[in-house]
Amino acid sequence: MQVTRLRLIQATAQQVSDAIYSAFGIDATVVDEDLCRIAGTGQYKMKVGQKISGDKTMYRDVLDNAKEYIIPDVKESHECQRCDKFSVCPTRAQLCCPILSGKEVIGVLALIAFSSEQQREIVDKGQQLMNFIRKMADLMSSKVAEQESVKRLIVLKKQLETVINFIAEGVLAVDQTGIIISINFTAEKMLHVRASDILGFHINEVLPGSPVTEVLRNGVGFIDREISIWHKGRHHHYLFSAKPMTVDGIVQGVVASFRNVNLMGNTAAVTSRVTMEDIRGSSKSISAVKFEVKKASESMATVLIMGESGTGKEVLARAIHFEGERAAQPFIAVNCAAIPDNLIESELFGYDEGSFTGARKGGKPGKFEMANGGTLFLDEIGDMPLALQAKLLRVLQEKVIDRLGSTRCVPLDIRIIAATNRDLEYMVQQGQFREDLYYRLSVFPIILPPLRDRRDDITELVAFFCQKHANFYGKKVKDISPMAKKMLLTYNWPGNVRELENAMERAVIRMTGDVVQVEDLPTKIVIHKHSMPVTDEYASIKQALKRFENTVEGKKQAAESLGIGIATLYRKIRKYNL
Ligand SMILES: Nc1ncnc2c1ncn2[C@@H]1O[C@H](COP(=O)(O)OP(=O)(O)OP(=O)(O)O)[C@@H](O)[C@H]1O
Repeated sequence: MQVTRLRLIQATAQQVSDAIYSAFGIDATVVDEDLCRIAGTGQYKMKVGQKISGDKTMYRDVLDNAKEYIIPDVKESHECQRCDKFSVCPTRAQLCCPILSGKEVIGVLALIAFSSEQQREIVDKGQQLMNFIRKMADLMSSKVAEQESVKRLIVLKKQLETVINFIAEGVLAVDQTGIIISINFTAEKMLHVRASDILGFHINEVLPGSPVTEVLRNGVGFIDREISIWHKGRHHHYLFSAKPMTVDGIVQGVVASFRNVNLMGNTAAVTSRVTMEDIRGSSKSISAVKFEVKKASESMATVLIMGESGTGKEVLARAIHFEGERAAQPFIAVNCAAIPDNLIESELFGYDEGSFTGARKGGKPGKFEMANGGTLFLDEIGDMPLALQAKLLRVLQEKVIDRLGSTRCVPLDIRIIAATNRDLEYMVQQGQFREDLYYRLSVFPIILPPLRDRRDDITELVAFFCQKHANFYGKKVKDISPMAKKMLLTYNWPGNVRELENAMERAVIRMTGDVVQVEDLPTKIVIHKHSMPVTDEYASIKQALKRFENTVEGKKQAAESLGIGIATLYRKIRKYNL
């Protein structure tokens, strides 16, 4: 049976009836749209929950026609004479008022006189009483509306919970003060916490060092930032994304999602597919690189990609894998710089059960085994400890591995792609990198030039990242102002493509119209040495000085935010007399 809307507020209806009886000494009753009595005083109290029979009752009339009735004498009333129960009706007088929800009648509130005193009250104060019970009927209908919106919110909350619990990534949300208001199952598992233990706590108490408070402060979100968080006595590496929740332009909270980077290499490494089309740019040098990538993908040779940080080495490695014959096999990425030396061996080669204290039951396969049949991408190979370089060389030569604590050898059929932003040749000369390993790895070397040496790619990359982030943030980017374009084209991009992508993401978030303006760009791009217009420089420095404290430390922070040295900042302060 469907619950009628009035039944949602049965307790309130009873309170209203009792209040009417106490105030006027007249019995009251409330009937819902199914003609079921949901509240009543006096003899009606016993009949709550019972249905009123008969098709021609006054209640039916009120429900159908939304009419109010004041009946001072039932026996003389035409309306009452039409009623099925007229001959047995014990009532002397009565007042009926529809309970409305908009234009719809959802019930009836009635005052009933059984005694001659009660009848006299109705005769004397009929209109006055009607005004009063109309207000009581309004009160009940607003209570119904309130209950219904609470119910809608509960359903919405349930739907949202189902969605976030369905997601394989950890998700948590905080309010505008940083208090955790929601967390999904995956996040509970990843953080080894129960929702009930952390809901209501500040994010910094649960995940000190998480970038969530930073997003609350500046209202700028980000995607896939690799971060390390101290939690439950150890560092956890996550690929973290965060987005501010804004209402009328004011940050009301932040929702964050994160996945394990898995000590080395991230889980995205296993899934995210990249092809030649994803390598953007058409400058001469990137075209030559793409040609090399294509050739490398057609062979099984070990590839060594060299380039500064953020130039796109991992993008190339994935393209080589996914364009090649092994595209359907795993691509496993390992960041050799991100794992402590004492863990790197077990992460790479795996271990057998009981091989050391704390070893997992059943052992654990290493990245080599996980990549078997596919590609192992050894990022930041220059950071691999010397002792391990020897073991890696042996694996590459013998094409077998043995887990720690095991005598069993696993044959390997694996393609290796290594990458580095360090000068390996120089490291070899310094005795920091094994010469034999260097030669073994650099069978097919690819050099990825920094962005400042392929400026022809900037325009295309800017347009690409603008579009990508505009889609993500649901914004529209029509153009980039000529001045902003000039800044982007003349900046030196020490952080390469990654820095450019971050700058464009930030610009998309900050922009208010549909054209990216200079003020949407990071300060250090706007005031870089060569192209900085003097007026902008003055304004930016003034703004940065205002933002930080007037102390030596504050000046240091200001210089850092401007991307200039502290000495330069002091020079500029003198120059502009600030
Ligand atoms: N040619 C490109 N086209 C499109 N996106 C690119 C290109 N090059 C780099 N990117 C993007 O720039 C960011 C950095 O790229 P990537 O991680 O491959 O650089 P990297 O050289 O491996 O950096 P690191 O040395 O720090 O590991 C990524 O978001 C990547 O998608």
